[in-house]
Amino acid sequence: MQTVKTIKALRATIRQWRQAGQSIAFVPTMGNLHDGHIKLVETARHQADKVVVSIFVNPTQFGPNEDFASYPRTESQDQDKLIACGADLLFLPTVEEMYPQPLQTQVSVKNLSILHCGASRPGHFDGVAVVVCKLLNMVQPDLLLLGEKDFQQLAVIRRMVTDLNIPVEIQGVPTVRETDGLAMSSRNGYLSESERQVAPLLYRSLLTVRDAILKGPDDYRTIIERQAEVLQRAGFMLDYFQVCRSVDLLPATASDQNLVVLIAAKLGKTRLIDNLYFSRQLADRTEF
Ligand SMILES: Nc1ncnc2c1ncn2[C@@H]1O[C@H](COP(=O)(O)OP(=O)(O)OP(=O)(O)O)[C@@H](O)[C@H]1O
Ligand SMILES: CC(C)(CO)[C@@H](O)C(=O)[O-]
Ligand code: BAL
Repeated sequence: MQTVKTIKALRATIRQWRQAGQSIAFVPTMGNLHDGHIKLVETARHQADKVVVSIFVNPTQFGPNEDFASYPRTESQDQDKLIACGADLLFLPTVEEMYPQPLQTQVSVKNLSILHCGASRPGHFDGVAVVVCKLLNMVQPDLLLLGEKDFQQLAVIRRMVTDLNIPVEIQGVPTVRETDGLAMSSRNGYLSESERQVAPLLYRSLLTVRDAILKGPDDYRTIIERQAEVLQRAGFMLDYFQVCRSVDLLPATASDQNLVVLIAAKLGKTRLIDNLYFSRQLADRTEF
């Protein structure tokens, strides 16, 4: 695997591959790689001749009181993992390389970006959109792979790509979980031992909500309130917990069929997110 730090070197390698007629898949990350990221790379390898991975802790998506400075940076271990899973090129730019001057340009997917995580992290999705837009312009991949763990991020980027006619296909990759159900995340490393024991309750609550919706007859609000209480008693500080329509992430009504339960909660100082999507239409025929 080749590692490059400049846009010029990245483009030079990609140009050679393109001249040889090779297809390219791209996996953007913030590093501190775990099996969720590796699953994205492995999925990418099956779909394209070459796999490009970026590691960039993007300052524009962090709020002033968030963990930009302390976000785990583990480049050398990350490089080993990427070599082992067969990535072809690692793009590892500095902040100066990505943002040589203050941006005058905004990329903002309006409605989606102010909901849920966007409400508690103002400006977060504008930062995500602009950096992903820049990375797509640099790599110009055929395929972009993103994790479904960040369900709202996936929706925001899908919409940006559609609205701006960016010529890339997007593939969402199902969330990789620890054996106890906790969604893998770099921020899990912030959890104390006792918080780590409690953390899987987040996913169990999503499953309980889904099962209760499918079973009926309680309304969404009653179901969510019941589970919210369970989580609060276990020590979670809920940020949002809502049954939404998977199409636009707005609150679901009783007639909506394709649903996603979205949750974000703090456990101590660690903010965790998770989600579960399902179809009420398929419920009669599908074993969950
Ligand atoms: N458990 C997971 N399963 C599948 N994809 C994942 C998982 N965790 C992260 N990803 C995906 O990996 C890509 C890079 O994510 P990122 O580097 O932010 O990792 P992260 O573990 O989600 O970190 P954070 O704790 O900051 O949310 C994103 O597309 C994200 O959705
Ligand atoms: C997509 C992304 C790499 C943009 O910085 C980041 O938000 C992430 O890791 O999910
Ligand atoms: N995986 C989302 C990146 C962030 O929380 O900033």
